[in-house]
Amino acid sequence: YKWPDPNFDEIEDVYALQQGYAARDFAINVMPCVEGGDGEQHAATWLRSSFHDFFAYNAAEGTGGIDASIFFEVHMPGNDNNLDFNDTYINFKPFHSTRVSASDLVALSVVTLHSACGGTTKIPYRYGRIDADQASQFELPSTSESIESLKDKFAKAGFNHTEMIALVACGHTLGGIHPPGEEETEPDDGHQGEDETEDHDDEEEHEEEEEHEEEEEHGPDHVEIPHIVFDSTSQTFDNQIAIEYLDGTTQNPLVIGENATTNSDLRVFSSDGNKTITELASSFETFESRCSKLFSRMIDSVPRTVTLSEELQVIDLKPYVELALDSAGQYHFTGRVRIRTTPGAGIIDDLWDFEVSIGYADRDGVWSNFRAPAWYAGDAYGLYGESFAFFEFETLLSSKGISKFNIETSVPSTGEKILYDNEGGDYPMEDSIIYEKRQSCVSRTIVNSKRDMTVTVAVHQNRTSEPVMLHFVRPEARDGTVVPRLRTEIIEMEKTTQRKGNYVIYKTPLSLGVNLWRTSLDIVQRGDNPVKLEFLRTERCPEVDDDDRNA
Ligand code: HEM
Repeated sequence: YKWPDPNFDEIEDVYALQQGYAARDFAINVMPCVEGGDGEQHAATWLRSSFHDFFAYNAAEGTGGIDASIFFEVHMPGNDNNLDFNDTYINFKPFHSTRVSASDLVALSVVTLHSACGGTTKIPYRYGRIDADQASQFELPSTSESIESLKDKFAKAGFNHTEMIALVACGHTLGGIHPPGEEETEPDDGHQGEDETEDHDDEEEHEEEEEHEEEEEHGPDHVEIPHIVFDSTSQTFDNQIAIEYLDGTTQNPLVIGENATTNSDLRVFSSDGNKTITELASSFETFESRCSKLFSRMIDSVPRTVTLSEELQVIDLKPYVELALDSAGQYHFTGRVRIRTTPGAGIIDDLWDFEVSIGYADRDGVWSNFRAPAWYAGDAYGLYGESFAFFEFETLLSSKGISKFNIETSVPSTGEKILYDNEGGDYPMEDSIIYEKRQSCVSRTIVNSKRDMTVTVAVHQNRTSEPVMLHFVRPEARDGTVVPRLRTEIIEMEKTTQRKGNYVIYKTPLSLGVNLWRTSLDIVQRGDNPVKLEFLRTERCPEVDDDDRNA
């Protein structure tokens, strides 16, 4: 692994840093696996969304499969205007970008919820899926279908009779049915994801905002009625679904329903004389390992035109750095080093006997004698017991800037030191164009249904002859789906008369949709020494606290 790796770093972060300090928090809606305050068990919804996305797979033709087309299909028969699937995308939205497709998030959701709900056999995660831009043509399984017809449909998707029985049991270990009577409100015109009417100071926290978005898409009258669950441990990934089916205690509404026509789980489980379901009931381990394999095949069912990556392996040591200029034009070099601490696989034995420091070289490549010490700041957690420690540093640089850095770890008690130099080339650092993150934040205030941001960069005075271009990824609401289209706008940045030390400030004002502000941008300058600051993520401005406001 050589840092930075544009095609890998973002997905690796989303995958690895599921919870904890400086985490990306993809797992936030499924850890714990239980029903949330909104009455929805997101883990179950995510799994069902993924299954329905997958089910358009045509194994023989190599079409369909996991491509996020589900988010165009919420109104099709079998999905029945199930707006929970929209909620699934709303959970994913903060992670969807030009670097991480919605369909890679659908696949990741299965791995994440599996781990969150107690699954222990690691499902390998591969990425590289490409999103569909329309609904697929296919039929979902229905509870009133004959077993032959169900077998045909699963066979088309590449799963034989035994695999079908197991996959249904693996799926229905979570969640249940929403009884009739629950009203799913129809969204107005499918033009979702953006609120045009609000005009107020929006100061919600991350999660509250998600809820707020959900409300917009459901309408305020949406009421969730509790599940009728498939087994007595509907919030745990286990084989209770099979055990209870066999011992006669099952309350599974698709087994004991009054209308035999719609008892599809009974029809499926009994269709081989209970052979498969008996195997699954025999031990948690059998259930576990078979479900992991089947889920793995399900999420890796992708169109023939897609090439998936190798299994994602988390990185042992990864830097996250920033360069900022203060008003006097002095460089502040700050950041974090993430170090893997997973028991048995990490590179730290004892956090309290471990030190990290950063060395750096100036613009001319001359190394400083000083190494900036980094201090332990907190832990983050991944899936299946993965863990990381973050070390943070902050230092001022000389007026000669920076071109590269390295990272040294040491164990004081033994004197052992390891120098990480990015596979020999050191970690590159750009100082000729600096992204002014704080000045570029997205306003919390909504004016005329928009949020403003002013992309601001500082360009070294020796570099101002070539134009500085902003490649801004604008998420656009579109009809028929909650998933915005990500369209890149290329804009020449305006050179201002403002300066900071040896730097000239460039700006581009932008106006963003209320709920369409989470995105990314690149800053590009061509010429003899091209510069590209890639995948800078937009951030909301810090909240003004009451003391400041009252002052
Ligand atoms: C014969 C094939 C299948 C049929 C007929 C079927 C049917 C259903 C039905 C009617 C519901 C209740 C939906 C609701 O009321 O909200 C449901 C829920 C669910 N299904 Fe299936 N299903 C099948 C296969 C699968 C498979 C293969 C998976 C996953 C691998 C799966 C995962 C789920 C999950 C997790 C839920 C619970 C959703 C929640 O609690 O919100 N299903 N299924």
